[in-house]
Amino acid sequence: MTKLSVNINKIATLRNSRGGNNPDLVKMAKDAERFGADGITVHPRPDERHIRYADVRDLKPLLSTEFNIEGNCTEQKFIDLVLEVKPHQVTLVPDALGQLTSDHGWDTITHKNYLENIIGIFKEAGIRVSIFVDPDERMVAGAAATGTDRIELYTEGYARHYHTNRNEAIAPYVLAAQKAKELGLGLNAGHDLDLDNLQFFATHIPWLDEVSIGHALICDALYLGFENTIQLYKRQLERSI
Ligand SMILES: CC(=O)[C@@H](O)[C@H](O)COP(=O)(O)O
Ligand SMILES: NCC(=O)COP(=O)(O)O
Repeated sequence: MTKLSVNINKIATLRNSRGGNNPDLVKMAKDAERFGADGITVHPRPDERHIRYADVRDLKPLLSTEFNIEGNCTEQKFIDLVLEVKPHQVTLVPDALGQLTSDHGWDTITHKNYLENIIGIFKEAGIRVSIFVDPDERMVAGAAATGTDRIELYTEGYARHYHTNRNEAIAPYVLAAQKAKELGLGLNAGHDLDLDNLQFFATHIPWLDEVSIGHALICDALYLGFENTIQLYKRQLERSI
């Protein structure tokens, strides 16, 4: 079954808004695991506006599920952090400095040499590597040539068009996912997945290894409670089998 990795960036954003330690990020990460999350995702950014580098160090020894660190590997600070913490997975995202949130995948053809080199460094350290890509078969083929273990399909486009025409919205993702499967790449997906659009996505791509979900899940938890929300997301993935 597709694994659910809960992205806890937004919990850190809330904590940082007042200083102090409320909500307690580490406790909430451990509670997320207790409530059924299969993994925890963090996406530290250079300005540390949500997850701080220190949070990443604090979390690693306390987590019992898969730890996924996402971020911009052109920052040496990010590379050093990942190599020090050694998560189960690193997801390389081509963010620009100061970007509000991730908004595009890698051009895996233009940046092939760079990616090949950096992926080799993380793999040498025993860390599984995933790279963030748009649903474009050419970019998936380019990703396979870099030596990455997995790709993460950037799902904002799917989420945006889901309510207009969900069959059209998912079509490029199915093609990209089929290409990934054909080339032996593991497959993750994320960005703006939610309780409405998740099941349809996972049903159409049943070989999906993992989804990472943060913004919508934390918003839902305000109404539905954290434990209940995680269970509801898990149920969407179970129903898609
Ligand atoms: C790669 C990706 O889509 C997510 O990691 C997203 O960037 C989450 O970051 P924010 O919580 O800062 O939007
Ligand atoms: N990799 C995507 C992620 O971690 C969460 O994205 P979002 O659900 O906050 O849009």
